[in-house]
Amino acid sequence: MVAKIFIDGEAGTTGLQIRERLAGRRDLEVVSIDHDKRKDQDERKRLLNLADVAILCLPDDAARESVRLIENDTTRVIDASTAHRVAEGWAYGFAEMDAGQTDEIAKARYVANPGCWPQGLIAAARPLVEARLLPGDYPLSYHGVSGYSGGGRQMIEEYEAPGVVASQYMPYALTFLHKHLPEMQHYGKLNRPPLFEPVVGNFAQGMTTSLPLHLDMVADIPSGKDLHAVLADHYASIPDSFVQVAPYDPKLGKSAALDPQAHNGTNTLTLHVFANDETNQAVIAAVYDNLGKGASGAAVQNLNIMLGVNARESLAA
Ligand SMILES: NC(=O)C1=CN([C@@H]2O[C@H](COP(=O)(O)OP(=O)(O)OC[C@H]3O[C@@H](n4cnc5c(N)ncnc54)[C@H](OP(=O)(O)O)[C@@H]3O)[C@@H](O)[C@H]2O)C=CC1
Ligand SMILES: CC(=O)N[C@@H](CCC(=O)OP(=O)(O)O)C(=O)O
Repeated sequence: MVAKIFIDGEAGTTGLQIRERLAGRRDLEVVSIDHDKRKDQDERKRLLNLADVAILCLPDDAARESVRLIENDTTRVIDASTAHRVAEGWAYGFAEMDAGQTDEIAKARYVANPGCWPQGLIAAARPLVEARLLPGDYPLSYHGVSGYSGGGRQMIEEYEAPGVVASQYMPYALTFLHKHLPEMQHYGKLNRPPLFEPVVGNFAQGMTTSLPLHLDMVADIPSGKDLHAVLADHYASIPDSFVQVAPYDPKLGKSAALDPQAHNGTNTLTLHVFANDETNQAVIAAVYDNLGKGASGAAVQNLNIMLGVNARESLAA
């Protein structure tokens, strides 16, 4: 059977990248909306109800509306927006976060694609909390820099408009109420929200995040090797994992691999553990493409899992 896929918001940043990744697939047919009708509710409703899988690449309110427009019992949904990430009845589309998550996604009707920022935090913190190397009530700080495509078409236009001298480094969300905090806390298995300080850099695409840890605040102080072993073992145990863990070298004080653009065009997320067992300090960094594993790549990975095809189809590692 050739599955019909409708990308609602296909002309946007995330939608376009999904289209590109799916081009040439014979196991599915991408049903396209006429450009002039892309916001026409009746036409969207028709295509949403005709699709086997609808991928929503829309602002939150429009994504909620798309779900309401589906009247049948069959169209499955992958929502790339923030609207349903901690909602009842939705599977969280971060396949590598748990041994059973791929199965959850495979059988789900509704899948919420993770936000770009939460993935670096959840990838680093969740296995450590589960292994009890990090208490759930640890006062985490989380920092990162993202390319400006993370803000979608509007931010891309702001940075690329002729004559604009854009800021090189722009911290934001300093009211500490970023929309990604609920999913970070929920899927990171944290009892308190992290203090999150995101930054937009003057480059289009890619991101690096960092999770600093004072290990002497943890009972039974773990070593850098302990942290690395838990993360490496977890991701090695997940079939078809796009999350990988770089080898641990306690003497490494910097690495070119932390370039936020290092994984652009791929669906890979690499974790890097840095630690000093004398000062009991550590940082777990994550490098990935905000439009790859952070958005479109993850959506295609989830689509593959839902369709029961090889999870790596159409995705560069
Ligand atoms: N960019 C990123 O790195 C990531 C984005 N996301 C999420 O994915 C979703 C899409 O983001 P992104 O692609 O960046 O955003 P864009 O602004 O680039 O694209 C959104 C698209 O949706 C269209 N649209 C807006 N309102 C409606 C509507 N009512 N009906 C139909 N179409 C509509 C827009 O059309 P028009 O431009 O004509 O208004 C545009 O084509 C968002 O929820 C975003 O938060 C998730 C992870 C990462
Ligand atoms: C650089 C930048 O502005 N990034 C966006 C997040 C992009 C993303 O993941 O958005 P969704 O949660 O909607 O999926 C932000 O911080 O709001």
